Amino acid sequence: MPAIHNAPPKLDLGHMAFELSTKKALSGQQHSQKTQTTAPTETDWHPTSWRSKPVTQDIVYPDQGALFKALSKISHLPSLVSAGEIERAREDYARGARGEAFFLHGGDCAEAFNECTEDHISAQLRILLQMSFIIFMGAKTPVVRVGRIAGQYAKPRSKLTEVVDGKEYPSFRGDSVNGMDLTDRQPDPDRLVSAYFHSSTTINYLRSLSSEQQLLDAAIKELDFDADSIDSEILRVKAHQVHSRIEDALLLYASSARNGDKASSRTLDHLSRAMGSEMLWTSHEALNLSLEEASVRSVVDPVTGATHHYDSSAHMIWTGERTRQLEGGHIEFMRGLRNPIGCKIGPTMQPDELVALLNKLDPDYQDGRVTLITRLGVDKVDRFLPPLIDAVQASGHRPLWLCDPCHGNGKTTATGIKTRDFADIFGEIEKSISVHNAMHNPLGGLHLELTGDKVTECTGGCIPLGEDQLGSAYKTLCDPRLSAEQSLHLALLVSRRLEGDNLHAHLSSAPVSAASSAPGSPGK
Ligand SMILES: O=C[C@H](O)[C@H](O)COP(=O)(O)O
Ligand SMILES: C=C(OP(=O)(O)O)C(=O)O
Ligand SMILES: [Mn+2]
Repeated sequence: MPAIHNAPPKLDLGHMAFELSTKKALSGQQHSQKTQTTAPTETDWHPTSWRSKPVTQDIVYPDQGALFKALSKISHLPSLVSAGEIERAREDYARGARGEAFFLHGGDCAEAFNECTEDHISAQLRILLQMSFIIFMGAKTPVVRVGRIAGQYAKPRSKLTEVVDGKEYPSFRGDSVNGMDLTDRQPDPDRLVSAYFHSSTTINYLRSLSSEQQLLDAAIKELDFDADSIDSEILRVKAHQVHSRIEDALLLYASSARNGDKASSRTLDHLSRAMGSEMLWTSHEALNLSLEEASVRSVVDPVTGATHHYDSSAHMIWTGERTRQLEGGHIEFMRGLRNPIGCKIGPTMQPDELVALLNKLDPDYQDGRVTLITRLGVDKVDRFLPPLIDAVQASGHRPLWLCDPCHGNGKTTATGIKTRDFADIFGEIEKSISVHNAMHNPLGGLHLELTGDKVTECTGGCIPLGEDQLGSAYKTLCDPRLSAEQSLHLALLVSRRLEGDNLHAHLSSAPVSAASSAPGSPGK
C-alpha cells in the first residue's frame, strides 16, 4: 500500500510569493500576483494539496533540511519553459486529440547527467526530426514532436531495493535522485538542483538548434540512413522514396535561399509547417512531486481573470503506470495544472476507472487536456484496448491517445539483460492502429524510448540484432531504447502503415515481404 507522503513540515517554497517570471507571457502586460486564491478546476486544489494524499514510489530524503534548501533554491530560479509556450503546446495537444496532428513523443528512458552533451542532445533532436519527416510522408498530417528530454531524471522502479552480494541497497532512481554507484544510493537533494541546471542547459541548446535552418539541416542533410541495407524490398523502396523526397526538399531549399523563388518558398513553408516550426516540446514523468511543486508558477489570465498554474519545468508532464492511483498524490498534483498532462495506461486499468480519471483530470472536457499513453503489451492490445476506447468515447472526453509499445513488451534475457524486441514493438503499434481505426478513434501518435545514438539495447530491426550482441553498446541507465537505425526503420514501417499504401500492388514482381506477414521482422 502506498504510504501517506511524509511531507517535510510546511515548506513555504515561495512559488506563490515571488514576482512571476511568466507574468508577461499571456498578454504582454505586467501582472504581479502575490498570492493565488482561485484554482482552475476545484477550489481545494493547491500546488501543495498532493501532500495529504498517498504517494507511491515516494523518494524519502534522510536530510530534510538539505531538501528544503534545494527546493527553495529551485522555486526561485527562472522558469525553464514559459506560460506562453505551454499555451501553444496545449493548442497542439488539442489538434492532436481531434486528429489534426500526429504526435511523436520520445527519448531516453532515463536521461543521464553525463549525456548532457551537444552530441547526445542534437542526436535526440535529429532522430525525432527524421522520424517525423518520414511519418509525415505517410500520415500526411503535421507531426508534433515531444521529447522525453530536459528533465527525465527520476525513475519509478519495480523493486525499490536491490540485493548485491547479500547486501540490500536502494535501487537507482535516476540522476536527480541518487547515483548508479552502490555507494551513492541515498537520495541527495543537491541532485535536484543539478537536475534543474542540466535541464536548463539542455533546453538552451535545444532552443539554439530550433531555427528553421537548423531544423532543415538536421532533418535533411544528416539523414544518416543506408536505404540499401534494409533487408526488405518494400521498405527499401520506401526508404529510397524518402531519400529522394529529402533530396528534392534540400534542392528546393538551396534554390529558394539563392533566388527567393516563390514556388520553392511555398513548398518550403509547407514543409516547415509540416515539420512544425516550434521548438521540440519538452516533457518528463512527474515522479518527484516535491520537485514539481517547486516548479509551479501561478499566472493571472488578464482576459478571464482566472489563475493558471504552470509546472514551469516542462511543457508536458505525465504520470506513470505505477503512480496513477485515482486518489493518489500524482493525479492530485497534475489535475490543477494548465500544462498538457498525460497518464500511462497499463492492462490493469478498468474502463470505469479510466473514465473516473478523466473526469478528475479533465472536468471541463477540453480536447487534448489529457494524453492517454497505452502500454498494454503486444498480446494484450486486442483484448484490453477496445473496452477502454469504448468507455472514453461514451464519456464525452476527447483525450489524445498515444501508443507506448515499449513498456508492455520488456523481457530479460537468460543472462539477465533487460531488452525488448523490435517485432513486439511494431506489433503493438500495428494492433493499436487497427483497433483505433476500427473504432473510428484514430491513434494520435506514439510514445517511444529511443535514442539517436548507435546503441545495442533492443533486439531485432532491419539489420537484426541478436541477444548475443546486446553487450556491445548497452548504455541505458534504465530501460532498453531503440537505436537510431531501429527508430528510422520503425518510422518507415509506421509511415507505410499510416499511409495505408499497398506497395504490393505496385511491386507485383517483387517477392512478398515478410514485413506484411510478420510485422517488425521484414525480410526475416
Ligand atoms: O521506465 C520505466 C520503469 O521505470 C522501468 O521500466 C522500471 O524498470 P525496472 O523494472 O528495472 O525497475
Ligand atoms: C516508467 C515509465 O513507464 P511506465 O510508467 O509506463 O511503466 C516510463 O515511461 O519510463
Ligand atoms: Mn522506461
